[in-house]
Amino acid sequence: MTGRPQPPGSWLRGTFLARLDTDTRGELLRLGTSRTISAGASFITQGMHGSDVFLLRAPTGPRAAFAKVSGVMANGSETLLAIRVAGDVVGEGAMFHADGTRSATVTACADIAVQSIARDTFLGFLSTYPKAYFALCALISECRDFANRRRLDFAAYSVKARLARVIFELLTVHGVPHGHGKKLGIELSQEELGKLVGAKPDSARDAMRRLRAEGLVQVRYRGVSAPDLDALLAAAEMD
Ligand SMILES: Nc1ncnc2c1ncn2[C@@H]1O[C@@H]2COP(=O)(O)O[C@H]2[C@H]1O
Repeated sequence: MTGRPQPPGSWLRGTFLARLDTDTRGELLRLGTSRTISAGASFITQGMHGSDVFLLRAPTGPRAAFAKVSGVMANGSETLLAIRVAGDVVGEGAMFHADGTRSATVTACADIAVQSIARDTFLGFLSTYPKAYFALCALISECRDFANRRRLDFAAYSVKARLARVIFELLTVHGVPHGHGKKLGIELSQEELGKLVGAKPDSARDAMRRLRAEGLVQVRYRGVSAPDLDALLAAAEMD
């Protein structure tokens, strides 16, 4: 659960665009076409075929640009797999899959500009800029590590500790300074946080109530903050 290096320029740290040097990033940003996706709209659908890769660009409204990656099971149950923010790339999965099937659904959580790049164009870019290819590999590997941690947490910890652990990790990666602690720069409901750790809505609400009662997290209209990250980490490691 360590922090990521500070980004060059204005791209959020740890994102694909932040990992590229200025020239390479400039080349990438020239590719494809840009469009706005409205909050709540899905632009990648699980199970569908697709070949474009999408770069999440700037917000087109006041809210931070981010998107949810979710998976839906045949029985209708939905799990939140990951959060992607401006500067990240999504849709690279189908580019590598032999049959081009989308592995998950990606939904905009705020009005965001998205740049879609055709598969062959993106592959051409990666072969011209090997450092970008390695940056993409590192990102995919980190996504796998995040997913593995959720799976390990599920086997080892209570809902309360799982929530403390994922909130700590999200604050470490996406948090902005807030008093002596940090605030999540993206808006996630308690139910969505619960879905990230495989908790049912009632259990997630109950566990969040306990974290709030212990003063470990504060929740204000989908904004989650932690006044003391060390205390949250201690709660995240005990169960
Ligand atoms: N566990 C995950 N973590 C982060 N991103 C994911 C995860 N699973 C799927 N995705 C993204 O969601 C996209 C769904 O379509 P693709 O399979 O083309 O590419 C996938 C990735 O970009």
